Amino acid sequence: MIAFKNVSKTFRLEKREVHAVQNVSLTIGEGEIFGIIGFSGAGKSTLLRLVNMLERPTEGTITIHGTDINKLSPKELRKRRSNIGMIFQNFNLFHSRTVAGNIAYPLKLAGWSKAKINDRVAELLSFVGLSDKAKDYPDQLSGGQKQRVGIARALATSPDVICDEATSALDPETTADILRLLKKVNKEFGITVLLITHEMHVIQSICHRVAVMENGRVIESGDVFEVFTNPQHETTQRFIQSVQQDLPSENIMQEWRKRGGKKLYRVIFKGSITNDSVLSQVTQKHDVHFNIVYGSVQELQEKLFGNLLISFEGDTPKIQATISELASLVDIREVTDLES
Ligand SMILES: Nc1ncnc2c1ncn2[C@@H]1O[C@H](COP(=O)(O)OP(=O)(O)OP(=O)(O)O)[C@@H](O)[C@H]1O
Repeated sequence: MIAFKNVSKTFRLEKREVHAVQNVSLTIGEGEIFGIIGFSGAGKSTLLRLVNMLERPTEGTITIHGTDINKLSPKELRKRRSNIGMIFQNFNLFHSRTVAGNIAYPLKLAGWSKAKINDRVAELLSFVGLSDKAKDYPDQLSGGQKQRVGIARALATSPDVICDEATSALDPETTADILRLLKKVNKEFGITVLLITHEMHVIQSICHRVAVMENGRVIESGDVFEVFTNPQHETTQRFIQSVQQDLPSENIMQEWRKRGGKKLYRVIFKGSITNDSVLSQVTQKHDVHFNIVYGSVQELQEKLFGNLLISFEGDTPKIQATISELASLVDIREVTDLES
């Protein structure tokens, strides 16, 4: 478990102070994939550097597996650091070492015997699907393969893994591939993964919990399903919109208005109710018709999440009765932000 309690990090420059991390309290549970998302400059990298002990907090405490890391001696700190596997955005491989040599490196530092190192490297190469590349050099590999080496190296001695924008240098298909591999790392070995990203789809595809950072602070955090389906903060909403496209384009809306478009309502279904025919049952009961204008149903953390824009046709009192009844079953609200 990794716990931050009221952690702040201030960089003191010649003429000013930078409050890179401000009063952050977070708990990352054993065996979970925890994502930290934020725009550039939000403080994500600094938070990561505090976990791998490359920076010391100005205030507050960070506990890893019950040990307050501020209280460690330099020697203990080095040992602890070797227990945290780091996966880098730009891979950070030794170009003069082979793939096997890169993976063996942390094991050598940890004093493992040659025989044990060979076995472990073979096991890790097989896990990341690169057994045939053991003798190749990093420059002979694709970006995705390099990141697989990075993941194998991070796993070599580590009970915890942290990732610094692990997929931001990769194309979408390779990104999906690496995210699947990280998920497998977490599932098969129960390894805790802490990752930072500025891409919401990374959070959406593999994280269990998420914290959103802005100006050094955590502005929102929680279970990914909850945060996605009920974002509280405007910045969180912006991140979610980047993967959800819950608003049609202005052209579509103009067309809709031109054709005498009615009032629009956003209806949000969460979990099992998504499978029920709630909309058709309630509208039929009140003798109202509905029209789905835009929307999607997605899977998030193995649960369904529907986000639809609909309009109603029928007598106004009947529409009101329909909306009232729907409001007791799902989230429904009139959409005003699209109206000209
Ligand atoms: N060593 C440092 N000295 C001074 N200021 C720093 C230092 N490291 C980071 N900062 C500042 O702290 C703030 C947070 O930076 P940080 O790199 O943690 O953000 P980030 O969310 O990781 O951004 P990015 O996504 O661009 O990497 C920024 O204003 C940055 O300029």
